[in-house]
Amino acid sequence: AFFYPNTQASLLEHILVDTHGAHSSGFADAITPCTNYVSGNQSMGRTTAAQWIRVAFHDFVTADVASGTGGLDASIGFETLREENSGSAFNDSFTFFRPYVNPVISTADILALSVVMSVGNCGGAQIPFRAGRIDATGGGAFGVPAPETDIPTTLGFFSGAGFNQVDSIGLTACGHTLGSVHHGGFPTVVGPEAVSSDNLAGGIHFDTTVANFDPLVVHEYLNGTGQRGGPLVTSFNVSSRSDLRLYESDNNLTMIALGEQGTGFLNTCVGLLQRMIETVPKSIVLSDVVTPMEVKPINASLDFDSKGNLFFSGYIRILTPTPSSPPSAPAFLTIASTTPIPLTPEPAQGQSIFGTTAFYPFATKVIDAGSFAHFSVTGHGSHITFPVQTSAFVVPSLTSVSSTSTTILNFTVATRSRVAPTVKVQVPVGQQGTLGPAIKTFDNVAVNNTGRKAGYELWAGSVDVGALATGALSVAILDGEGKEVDVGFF
Ligand code: HEM
Repeated sequence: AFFYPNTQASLLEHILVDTHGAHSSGFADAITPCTNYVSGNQSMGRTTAAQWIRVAFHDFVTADVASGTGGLDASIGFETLREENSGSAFNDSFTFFRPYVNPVISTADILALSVVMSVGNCGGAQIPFRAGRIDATGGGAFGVPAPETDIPTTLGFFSGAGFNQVDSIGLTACGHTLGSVHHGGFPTVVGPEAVSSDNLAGGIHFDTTVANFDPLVVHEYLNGTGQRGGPLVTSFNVSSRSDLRLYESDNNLTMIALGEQGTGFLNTCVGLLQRMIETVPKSIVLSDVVTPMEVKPINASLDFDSKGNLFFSGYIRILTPTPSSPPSAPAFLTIASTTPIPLTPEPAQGQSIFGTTAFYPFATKVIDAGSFAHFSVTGHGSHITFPVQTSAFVVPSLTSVSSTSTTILNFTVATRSRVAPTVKVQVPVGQQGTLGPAIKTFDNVAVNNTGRKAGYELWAGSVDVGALATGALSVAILDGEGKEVDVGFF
């Protein structure tokens, strides 16, 4: 299949942009509405959007930027039994993230993306998202501040992760605009009186708008109104007032400055939270920013029909930035230099904070694979050309996955060359100690020639994973240098 601009960016862009309606990835359902709690009863008093941000904070803050270790690496998944990681947020989040993790999307990337989406979909500004984080294979350092941690220790933890005092106060205020402190998990901060039939975990909000990423927490703290900064300011237990101690550690100068920013606070949070999610081990090079694509080919793949003809099919997604004006003009698909094919959108559209998406299905016979090196989409004021390669491809209709006691993959790849291809299969599977999957790799999978179709040799193979796949697996055809020629996700 063909992915634009590349496999990883294409799959992550799908989660970021296809949030509601047609072809949604389902990821944003967890935080829709932003008061939602996806991991249990709505009367728990918990909110998923807030949990995701807290999980990322706990993963990040134990980074040691001087030595280039830790940060956003999903090591938090191995650290859930530590006292400093009290609460259900960590396992709740990783359980929800699990099916989205695959050979090109790490748990750490999903965790970073979850912050971007909680903030961006719940009233905050858009945090630029880069991909490429690699998951840790075990727990990392200790060092998450707790409600009773003293100021030098707290600032020491933040400073190890590269955040000075002003940054730390800002980042904490940004984080504490969403969510609550719960009696269940933090009884020394919030007393049992917070528990009620519609607030079973006994959550007390940080500000009056628990599910809005807004500057209110700063103003309520400064003005002594509403939640007055929340339980970590007002706790009955003086030693649990960590936010009060932190905010007062520079005589409230930073909080006053944040208050004076008005809605500019949201941009301050973008800067701080982007730095937080981009704190990664030094060996990692993050990708370019994953941006919403206005014209995006989706599931664009070569395949054979029942008569053995070569077909090219998929969808063109057109994103119109203004949610109120869905695309109406016609669009055309041109393959190589043949006649343009008119495209008709499906009736169902998608909606997101980036605009409205319309999906134009296509399926067209490829007469001469040898001259098919690109296709183009014309319409909506643009003409965009996308490259393709046809030397080899994973055949979707001849590939299947079954999961009973173990996951079994049966695949077919097609090559124009008569030489048996090199095939690599990667599968996300469960691992000990964390709910974040590990990736199991099968190199050089044996293939057998099963005949010819439309000028291609067919090669079949199979893999018994020996475990259950937790998400999509990948089948890749590699060239002589080990470079990926084509990949399919199943
Ligand atoms: C001195 C620093 C900090 C301390 C001591 C602290 C402590 C806490 C505690 C005790 C809770 C309650 C958790 C629960 O009951 O489920 C909490 C919630 C939360 N924290 Fe912090 N925090 C700090 C900084 C931060 C930072 C920097 C962020 C993010 C940038 C953050 C994000 C959150 C969020 C979003 C929640 C709400 C979670 C929910 O509603 O489930 N915190 N924090």
